[in-house]
Amino acid sequence: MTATDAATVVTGNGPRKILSNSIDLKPGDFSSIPVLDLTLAFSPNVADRKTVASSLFDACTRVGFFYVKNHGVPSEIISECFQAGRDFFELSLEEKMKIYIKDSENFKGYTPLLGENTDPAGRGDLHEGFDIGYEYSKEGGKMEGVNRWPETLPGIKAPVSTYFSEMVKLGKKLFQLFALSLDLEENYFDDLVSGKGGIMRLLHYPPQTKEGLDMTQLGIGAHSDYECFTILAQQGGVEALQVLNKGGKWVGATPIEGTFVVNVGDMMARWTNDLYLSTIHRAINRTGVRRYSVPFFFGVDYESTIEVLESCVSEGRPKKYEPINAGDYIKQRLSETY
Ligand SMILES: N=C(N)NCCCC[C@H](N)C(=O)O
Ligand SMILES: O=C(O)CCC(=O)C(=O)O
Ligand SMILES: [Fe+2]
Repeated sequence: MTATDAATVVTGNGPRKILSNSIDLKPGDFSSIPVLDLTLAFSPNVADRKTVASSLFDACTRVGFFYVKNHGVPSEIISECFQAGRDFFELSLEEKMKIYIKDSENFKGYTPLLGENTDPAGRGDLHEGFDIGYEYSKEGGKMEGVNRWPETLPGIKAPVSTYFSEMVKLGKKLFQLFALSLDLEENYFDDLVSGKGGIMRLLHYPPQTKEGLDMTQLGIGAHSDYECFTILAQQGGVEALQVLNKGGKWVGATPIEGTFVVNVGDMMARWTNDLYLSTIHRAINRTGVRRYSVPFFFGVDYESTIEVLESCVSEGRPKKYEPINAGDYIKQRLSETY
């Protein structure tokens, strides 16, 4: 792929130079994950916001992963959500299985150890999870569904919901940066992202040093995410997440205090005609201590249509994908997972 391939894009107004045309595209060519400082993303000055968008363009076209710092989410809200996760996973298996994810039409609730499968050998993933989405009042179409909270631990609802709202706020901000980075109006995605599209999970990866555990087993097998992008909070000091570069090397996404890891998902890759990379990653916890993480998979509202953005189509990059409905796409992907 050449720089000109992305540098000049065809828009509704004819060919136009994309924002970051000075940056050569080097998909997958990374040995570390960039850190974006979001301070200027909150500046009243659009030129400042475009500076951040330009770094985001580089990160998305070259790596598909980046950290964000100075993101504005209060640290207590994050630590209270992690505490909720620790409390939840301490419940008995019997209690957790009362809200088994497979008993839900819309993929909400508990996934036991080995209950999710990214392993081609079919062994299942060595993590347990608790999935929630937007708090609907009734079971509905597409992905809409009520959240299923553990009856014996009502105290986790407030901190988890607060964290969810913070993620929606940050996610909307990131969508605006994505828009700027693609040379679109800053509010291009706003009407499609009410905050109803997205899933958050509490995850627990037991350490894999215990006797009897197969050391070839992964905490989560190599995969890409499904939604537009993921905002991941990792427990400090516990290495586990790894990201695959084009040389086939796994690059560690070491936790950095005060940051989230953000990665592009398959829906955004599709929307951008694969200009933005939905990069393969996995997690394995060999640290000897329990690891907790909280991914938030953010996307557009499920009734939206995802059609390749014109600004991502050029002579060197013909349109690869047909339009799809966001909810159908996610539901299909999730059905393949469980
Ligand atoms: N075990 C499997 N297959 N995991 C696949 C990755 C999880 C993706 C995530 N639930 C998402 O919605 O993006
Ligand atoms: O726990 C992590 O670090 C990554 C989780 C993840 O990749 C996922 O849930 O899709
Ligand atoms: Fe993932």
